[in-house]
Amino acid sequence: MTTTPPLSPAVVAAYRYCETVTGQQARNFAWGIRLLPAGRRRAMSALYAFSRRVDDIGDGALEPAEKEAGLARTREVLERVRAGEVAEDSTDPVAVALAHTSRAFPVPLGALDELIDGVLMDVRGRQYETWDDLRDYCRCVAGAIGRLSLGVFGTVPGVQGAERAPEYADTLGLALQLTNILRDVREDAAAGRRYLPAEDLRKFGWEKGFAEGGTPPDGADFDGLVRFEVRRARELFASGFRLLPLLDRRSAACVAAMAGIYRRLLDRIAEDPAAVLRGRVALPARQKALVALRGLSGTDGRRIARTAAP
Ligand SMILES: CC(C)=CCC/C(C)=C/CC/C(C)=C/COP(=O)(O)OP(=O)(O)O
Repeated sequence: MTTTPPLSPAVVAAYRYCETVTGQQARNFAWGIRLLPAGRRRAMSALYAFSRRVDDIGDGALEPAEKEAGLARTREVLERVRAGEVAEDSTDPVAVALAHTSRAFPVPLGALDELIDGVLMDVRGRQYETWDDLRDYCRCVAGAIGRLSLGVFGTVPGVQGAERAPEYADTLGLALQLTNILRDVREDAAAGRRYLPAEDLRKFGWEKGFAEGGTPPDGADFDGLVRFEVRRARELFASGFRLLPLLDRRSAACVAAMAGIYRRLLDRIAEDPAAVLRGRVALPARQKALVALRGLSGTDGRRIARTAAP
């Protein structure tokens, strides 16, 4: 049996900082992350805090050139982590925690480069013509997070089908991101961002008007458009949930809670598509807690795994 060396006070403090960021900002994902044993929970919080930093640069109020410079700086931090050049007494707790995580778990750090690439697409105002185009973006900003998380979770030793785990983790990330895009359609439109594929908008009579306030033009079938994307997201969930039987109980609970909360969000959007134009659709804390509890008891995980696509 191998023993893990105790963490130095500097690393403990760095992880504590990342756990605080996660507790305060991961309104949905924190429910799942809390279900993990301490080592994996700390590692997930380091990945979350780094990803939050990248995302905040993209979403912030800076000019595009300043955002690009900020992203270049996060890329340098990543390079230093990769090169083993981050000292434990560095003043950047996120770098210290990420460096420790990358030594303790086989996380594919290149996925964080993909995340930066995806946020750069946002900064450069990229729009998407087809689902294939949008999927490339979603792979960078969310599929990559799924593959990184898998590095922390690992798979059950000897489990059949483990080689497909990265593909399923990636697909689950796509499902979450498409749900996120539907939920935030109004907020993104107000910020001049349009993610939904232009060919889908045209199909539902929405050729113009997204950037101007985000309300659908007369004659557009908004409900039809949302339901079309909901169907796509449900297929992605069904496919991505094939990851669950490959994980141990605590990691499966974490994924079932994270994805379960988002899947319920998607159900809400499907019931009332216009709700996303009125405000941000969210689940009450009580319901998130219930999903997390079900994840831990395995009931949701087993049920979801049974309904996962063959
Ligand atoms: C295997 C596995 C764990 C797969 C899932 C991968 C994953 C967590 C992807 C994140 C994608 C996503 C919707 C981020 C939004 O974060 P946000 O902070 O904007 O979310 P919020 O607004 O809902 O709080």
